[in-house]
Amino acid sequence: MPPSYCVNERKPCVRWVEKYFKDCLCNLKDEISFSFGLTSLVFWGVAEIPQIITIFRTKKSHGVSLVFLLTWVAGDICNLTGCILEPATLPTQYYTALLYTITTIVLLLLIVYYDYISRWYKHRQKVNLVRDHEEEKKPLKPPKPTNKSGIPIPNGSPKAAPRQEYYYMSARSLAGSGTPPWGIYMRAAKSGPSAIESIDDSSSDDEAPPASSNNSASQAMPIPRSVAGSYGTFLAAAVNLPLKGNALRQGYIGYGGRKLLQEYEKHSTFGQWLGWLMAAIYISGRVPQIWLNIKRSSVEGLNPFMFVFALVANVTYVGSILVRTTEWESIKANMPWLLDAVICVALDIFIISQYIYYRYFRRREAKDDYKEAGKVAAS
Ligand SMILES: NC(=[NH2+])NCCC[C@H](N)C(=O)O
Repeated sequence: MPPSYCVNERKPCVRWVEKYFKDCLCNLKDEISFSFGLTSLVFWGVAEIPQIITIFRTKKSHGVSLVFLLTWVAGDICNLTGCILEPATLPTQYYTALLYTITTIVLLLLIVYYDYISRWYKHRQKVNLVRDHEEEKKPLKPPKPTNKSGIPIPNGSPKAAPRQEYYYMSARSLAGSGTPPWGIYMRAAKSGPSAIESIDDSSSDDEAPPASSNNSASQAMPIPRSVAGSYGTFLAAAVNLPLKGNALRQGYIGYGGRKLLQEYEKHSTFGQWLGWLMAAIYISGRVPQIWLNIKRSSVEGLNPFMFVFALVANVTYVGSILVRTTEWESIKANMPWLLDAVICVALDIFIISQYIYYRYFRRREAKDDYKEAGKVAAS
């Protein structure tokens, strides 16, 4: 049975923290560090919720870069494994990593749903609708080769427009009316992608790629493999890591309290490598988001609170590490985590500034230009 006290102090300190976080708070510094860690955990827990709500409301995910989120997941996997292997990391760092891996997976699932599954489903519905219309247009009886049984079209030349005539006959015979329905006539005159669009006006979906031809009716829109592949990876990781984490942690520490390790702490080279890899992935992951904002000259669909919360979470994360210990050995071992968080804070300040610029200043500039143009036109 493991002892239920902090090893350095040889007494139980804050019991619930020991019990649930496997951490040892025996002085004010520990407590402040833990509070920072907990704040970071809470902010990371809610950071992605604003973006989830935005996507849910607009049913579009065009504002957030998919590559950025995929780098988050890749970084999260390195981070989780690194935290498990590197004894100098705090328990709150591990729990935070676990939490944001889960929230990012939820966010990505939502994007995959709206960008791929829902689009593919809408596309299939459109294709089916076109096929139904094609079927409706087909005559019940095939026309006779001679023109005798058909209803003559005024000034119509059957040779010049054989398809039209074919259509006139079948529609009249089916509807028993002298005039073909206008809308259907218009649709029949079109073909290919534009025809598909004109049928389904209700979904003003400009994202759905048009059908290339009528016989694509049974073809599903492909879901990119890269997305599907990374999905499997992170789901597997999410399921397996906590269990493996505990096992590894037990193996490393011998009992729940990680502080024990701080006495005869050995650093894990592999854990360090994973930490550096994680930092590189997280930092470079912001670039696609910054680039997307520049490319679109807009931040529409992007929720700035995701970055505001991430900023607070990263600042408190750094605080939790630095308040706990000022020993160089420990800081050095935590360097990838510290550096990553600091650089991400800087990049998030940049993204938030982009948001303010595109949202407020660019808009005002556009309005002024519009007014100016109006004045010129009036004079
Ligand atoms: N899936 C996540 N939210 N991961 C957290 C990434 C933490 C990293 N410091 C960053 O700000 O990018």
